[in-house]
Amino acid sequence: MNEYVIGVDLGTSAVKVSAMDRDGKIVAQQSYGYDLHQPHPGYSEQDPRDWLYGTTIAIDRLILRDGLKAEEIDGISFSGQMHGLVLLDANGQVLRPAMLWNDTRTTKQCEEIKEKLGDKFIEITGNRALEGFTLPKLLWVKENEPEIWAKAKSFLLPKDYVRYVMTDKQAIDYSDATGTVLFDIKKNTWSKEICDEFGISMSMCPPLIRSIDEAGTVTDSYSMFSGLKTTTKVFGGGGDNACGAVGAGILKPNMVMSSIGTSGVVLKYEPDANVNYHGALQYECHAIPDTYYSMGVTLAAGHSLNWFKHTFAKDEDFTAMVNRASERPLGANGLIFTPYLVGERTPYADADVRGSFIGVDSMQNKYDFVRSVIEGITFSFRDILNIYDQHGQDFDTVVAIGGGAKSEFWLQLQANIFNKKVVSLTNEQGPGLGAAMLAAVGLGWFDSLQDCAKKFVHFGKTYDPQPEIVVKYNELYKIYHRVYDQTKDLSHDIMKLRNSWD
Ligand SMILES: Nc1ncnc2c1ncn2[C@@H]1O[C@H](COP(=O)(O)OP(=O)(O)O)[C@@H](O)[C@H]1O
Ligand SMILES: O=C(CO)[C@@H](O)[C@H](O)COP(=O)(O)O
Repeated sequence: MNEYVIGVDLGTSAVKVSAMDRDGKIVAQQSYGYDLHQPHPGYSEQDPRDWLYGTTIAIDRLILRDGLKAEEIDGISFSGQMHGLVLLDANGQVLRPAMLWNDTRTTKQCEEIKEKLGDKFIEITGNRALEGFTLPKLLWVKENEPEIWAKAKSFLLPKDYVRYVMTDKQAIDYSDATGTVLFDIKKNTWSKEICDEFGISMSMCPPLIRSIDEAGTVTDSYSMFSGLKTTTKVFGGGGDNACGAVGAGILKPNMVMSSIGTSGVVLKYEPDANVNYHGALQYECHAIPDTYYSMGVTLAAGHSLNWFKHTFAKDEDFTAMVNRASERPLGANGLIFTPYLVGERTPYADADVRGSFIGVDSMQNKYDFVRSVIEGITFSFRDILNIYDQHGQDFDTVVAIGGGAKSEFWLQLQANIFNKKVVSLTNEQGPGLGAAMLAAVGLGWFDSLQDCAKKFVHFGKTYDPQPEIVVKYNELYKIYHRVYDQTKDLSHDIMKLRNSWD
């Protein structure tokens, strides 16, 4: 009999499920897309039931279309978009649409947190209070939707909600718990001090589990709904960046990961909780037990390209559009794009800044615009790499994952803009692969994630920086880097005006 694990990658644009065998071979993959709702500036929501249906349909297709036998699926685990607030009532029913990681309506609540706890907040949580995180979202609901707050009995993060429906057990894993900023990173538990300070009952915080821990088995009702067997074990899983790092083999400090998904991430493995970036970078528990990672986040990385395609090139596919952009000259005929479409997180924690195209010229065509979007996103990663430089952190290899890593042109561009060696995976599904690895280790197929990585993680092509192009991008980056300071006041004034018209 065959034995498989399934990694569920609950992304922002779609859920992707990958079935893997004991040799780390991907035997089948399916995905299912869902919508993002942005009813007002700064709002970003999804319906948790869309995640559930999407995941169930994708798993169903593994069984019905790809011929996977349900009894051969030994374990399932998850990688989930982080921070999103799923609020539940006493019966475990969803009370309102989930407020996502890129929802930035909570600036007021973040300011209150800073005023009340100042640097102590960073000491406890390892992070600044930023709009995308879960605690400010809880406070927003408490303040703005008191009738919903009165019914709220617990909260979960996106992948934990799907796991809860599968197993009927509520839990949050440590890697995602840090991203709530209700978690004490040194004591490794929910922070009573923060809960007390902000009037959040500790009973709202679900039990904590490790990413490789068994959270339960598939319930009878989910088995009927999905076609899975009740013998399939369900493991904790982790935040998508922790899982991406596991799937990308970022298991030691000399490597970093770059991820171009809806968001963009530069992530570094950290062996303990003591490195202090003073909140300039996020600090999170890893999915590898008792280790950590730091990261900087571009809120709209793939999202910027997706927005451009959706708005101006709807009928083209990504590959064709990006290939045509690669034929345009370096620097897109003088066009520079900043990717602040939904505000920004790193290095500028600014919910109200918005993106710009600088240098629009009548000799540019649509593909210059696509090229400048791709270059601008990659420059924003360089802004994050600068923070690591400033803290004396050195590394030689960047492992690239996410939808953006499907493009060879973009991989080479990353090497040239970062001036580092960039390595791809043979399959760009880093987070899904990481999730499957958590199930494989949870089942006892391997003693550790490091052992599992030897079988499951396969590096692909290496892209070396090209010195003459590096020099040109260095010059262009210097101009890119000035755009934020020179446009932020304009952005803020426009935002004020929009809000006054709303
Ligand atoms: N062929 C491609 N070439 C370059 N970029 C791509 C390609 N396909 C998708 N992308 C980018 O990847 C993004 C989706 O990445 P993904 O990792 O699947 O996101 P998420 O996990 O947030 O759902 C798209 O929004 C798009 O910007
Ligand atoms: O907010 C963060 C990390 O802090 C994001 O990275 C989300 O976790 C979304 O991930 P993708 O859907 O882009 O993979």
